[in-house]
Amino acid sequence: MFAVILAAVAAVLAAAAYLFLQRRYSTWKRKGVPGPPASFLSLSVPKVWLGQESMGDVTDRIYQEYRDCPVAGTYMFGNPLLHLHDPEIIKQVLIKEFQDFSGRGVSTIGKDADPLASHLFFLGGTAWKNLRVKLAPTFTSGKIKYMFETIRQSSYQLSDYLDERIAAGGGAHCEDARPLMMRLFVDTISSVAFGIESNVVKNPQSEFYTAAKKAVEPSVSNALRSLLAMFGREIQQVFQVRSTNRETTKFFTEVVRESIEYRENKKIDRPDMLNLLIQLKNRGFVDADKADKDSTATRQEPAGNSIKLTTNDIAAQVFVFFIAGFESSSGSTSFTLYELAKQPKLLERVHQEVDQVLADHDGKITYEAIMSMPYLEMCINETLRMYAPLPFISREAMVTRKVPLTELTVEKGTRLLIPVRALHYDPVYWPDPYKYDPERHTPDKKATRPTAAYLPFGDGPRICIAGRLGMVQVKTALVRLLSKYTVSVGDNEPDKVPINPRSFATTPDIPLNVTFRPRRPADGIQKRHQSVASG
Ligand code: HEM
Repeated sequence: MFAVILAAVAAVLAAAAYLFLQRRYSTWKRKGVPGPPASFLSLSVPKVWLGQESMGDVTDRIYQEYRDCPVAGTYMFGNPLLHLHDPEIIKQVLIKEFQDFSGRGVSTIGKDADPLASHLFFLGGTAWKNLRVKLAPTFTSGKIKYMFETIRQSSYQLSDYLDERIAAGGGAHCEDARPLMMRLFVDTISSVAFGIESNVVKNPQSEFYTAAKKAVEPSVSNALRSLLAMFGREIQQVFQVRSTNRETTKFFTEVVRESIEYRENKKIDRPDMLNLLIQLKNRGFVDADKADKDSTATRQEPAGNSIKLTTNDIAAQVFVFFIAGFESSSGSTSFTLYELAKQPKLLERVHQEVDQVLADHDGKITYEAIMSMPYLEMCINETLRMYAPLPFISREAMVTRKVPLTELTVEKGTRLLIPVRALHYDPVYWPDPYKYDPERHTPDKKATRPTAAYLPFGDGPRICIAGRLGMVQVKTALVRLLSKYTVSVGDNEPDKVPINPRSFATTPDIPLNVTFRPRRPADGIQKRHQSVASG
């Protein structure tokens, strides 16, 4: 009898679960939103779960299949996702109607269990808004100018390293540009964030590099963590899945705690990010930069936002600056070098511009000099089109409301996906999209495209908080390298770089082998102190 009751209860529960999921998986059909047929028996997109296809690949595929539909619907872990395809709708969601779509759509298992997850990129609602206002003054152009010397020094360490390798290699050195640039930017960001000289370019064994690599390595477990945080809230909560692995959490929380204690005990006041974050811990706001003309810099602390950061909050922000800072900048620099190495005519034009501008600035790499190189900037912009670090960005509906410019109502909590990479390859906006062509980024050409056809930094109030810093880092590294070296690739490089499907960000699935040769004989033997002295 007991067994019969048990079987009956199990059957009722199974039927209820079936009906619940069936209803969930028919959300878009009921609302008349086009999209691939879905059923929970198909487990949504199992290739993504298994690391065989990235979420960026999915957004690309849906865009290609439903290009002419302003929106399309899919599911992930049973949650409905709305893909926005129409640039005007995207613009409204990101900018004009932002207040109703301000969430990132990421869930976490709480500050205590996952201390590194309460960072700006993940937060939503009021917590995000308050933190964004607090952190914005950290990235004004005044603060970046302050950090510039550190950024420049790291680029000299890189050229010192290459000089040594070139001398040892008899006049040329070939290396995978991606890990090389990852090492450079771990150096830069550990210096800019903590004032710690890790010199990872020379010493790849550094614990900073190991921790940073571990956090972003394209692995099934990292891909699953991100997927669950973005689209699988229920499973994440049940299994208490953290956004980062245990070692990474331990490393960043300890380094930050020790650095803060050291600085406070010794009363050290350094011009770096940690110093600004310590101000947020002790006072709740950062001093505005009086010399800075940015609107964010002169913004006063709003009433009711004097909440102070905790040490763990600081660790979470340092972690996201670290990861976002080195991942996106290293990708942008290595892909630019690789593409220029493949196209000697474009490389020649960059060489000419760099030589001319440096000559106009007494041979010195200054902030003003790197800001006066429009062609180099066009090249980086083209790299960011073809290899946008984030292939899609997300938003969450904060209220139940209509999607702008449509009659479609989405419930509070619905995730919206903006297919950045797919838009960057749409031939309607970008003819011959697989061709690396910096000329697409002249002001005239730009004026002919919808703004949402190009979103490497996102857009609206949630745009990348440190895009300017990222560009300065990338330009400084490229100017240092291309003022000294010429770059080339072998004959068998593929036309199209395959992208790693286990990585959330855009990571090449092949080595980006670039050969560096001195442009002038003296460049191969120049010593660091000489180069620093000459700027
Ligand atoms: C070439 C360099 C970079 C690119 C292409 C890039 C791209 C992006 C994109 C696409 C977003 C999402 C924006 C959106 O949702 O609308 C973002 C957000 C963010 N980025 Fe960057 N990024 C770069 C450099 C950096 C650097 C150097 C840092 C820190 C040191 C950084 C920190 C952040 C943070 C904290 C956010 C979250 C902002 C928020 O949600 O309010 N990024 N970035």
